[in-house]
Amino acid sequence: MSGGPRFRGVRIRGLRRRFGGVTAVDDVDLDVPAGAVTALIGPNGAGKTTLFHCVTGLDAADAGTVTLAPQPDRPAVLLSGLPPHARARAGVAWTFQRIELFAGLTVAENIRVGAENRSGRPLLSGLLGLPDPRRAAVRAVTGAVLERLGLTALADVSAGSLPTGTMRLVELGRALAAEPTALLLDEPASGLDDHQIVRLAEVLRALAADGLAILLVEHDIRFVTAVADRAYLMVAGRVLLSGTPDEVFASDLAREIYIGES
Ligand SMILES: Nc1ncnc2c1ncn2[C@@H]1O[C@H](COP(=O)(O)OP(=O)(O)OP(=O)(O)O)[C@@H](O)[C@H]1O
Repeated sequence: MSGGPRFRGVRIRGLRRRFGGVTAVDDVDLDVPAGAVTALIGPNGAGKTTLFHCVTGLDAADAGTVTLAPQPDRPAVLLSGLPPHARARAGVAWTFQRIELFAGLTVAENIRVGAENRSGRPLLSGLLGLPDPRRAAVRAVTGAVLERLGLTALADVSAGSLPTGTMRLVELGRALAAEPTALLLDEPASGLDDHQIVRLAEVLRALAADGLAILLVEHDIRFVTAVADRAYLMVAGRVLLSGTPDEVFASDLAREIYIGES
């Protein structure tokens, strides 16, 4: 039996989440493969953020499964039922719509927090610079992430003093420093100018090319078209269409939803 290459990435099956009478996520199947950027699009209230939170563990699904599987050297992990920190440990990293940086720390220190979280090293001892065998590894990862995102020159700048677009990059850096298998981004292009959007798209394309599984929830049509390999259109809790961004945005349904927005 050949069966082809095994799926790697996040696999969502039969996901459902109800809030009282509202079914925010209604029996959704969705694959977020390694090596690609997957976009989840749809109108306000479609259920995108709820789905996102059911993958991170910040919300609990009523039914269905979320699996992270399989890295060559690691067995598949059933994420459903695990708390967020355990999902992070398993290899999922995410950023939120609202920027949540440590404003009083420098860019490098913020990114280091991500690396410390992953290595399991106590945060405080890390920030105080106490001896730790994992310290060199944390420093190396921090340096590599700064470099990758073009933030090296800003390493010692206070994060709170940065413009929004740069803060979003630092947040991305903090997520990447955990060396995730899957990266989930909730509206990463919001608040960015055109130049920053192009740059972010380039960075995400490069990360996907390196094998990361990327899922983004996004409203910006140009950004989705530039960055995503596949788009899923969600309406009223259900995925109604999927395909390349061009295919999905060209559909009658998407044109109806996004009319006047492009
Ligand atoms: N904690 C909650 N309690 C009750 N209803 C909720 C809760 N969270 C979301 N909902 C409802 O679930 C539905 C989906 O909301 P959700 O925020 O997931 O949509 P969305 O696609 O992310 O929208 P947006 O693009 O505006 O962020 C909406 O009807 C919303 O009112």
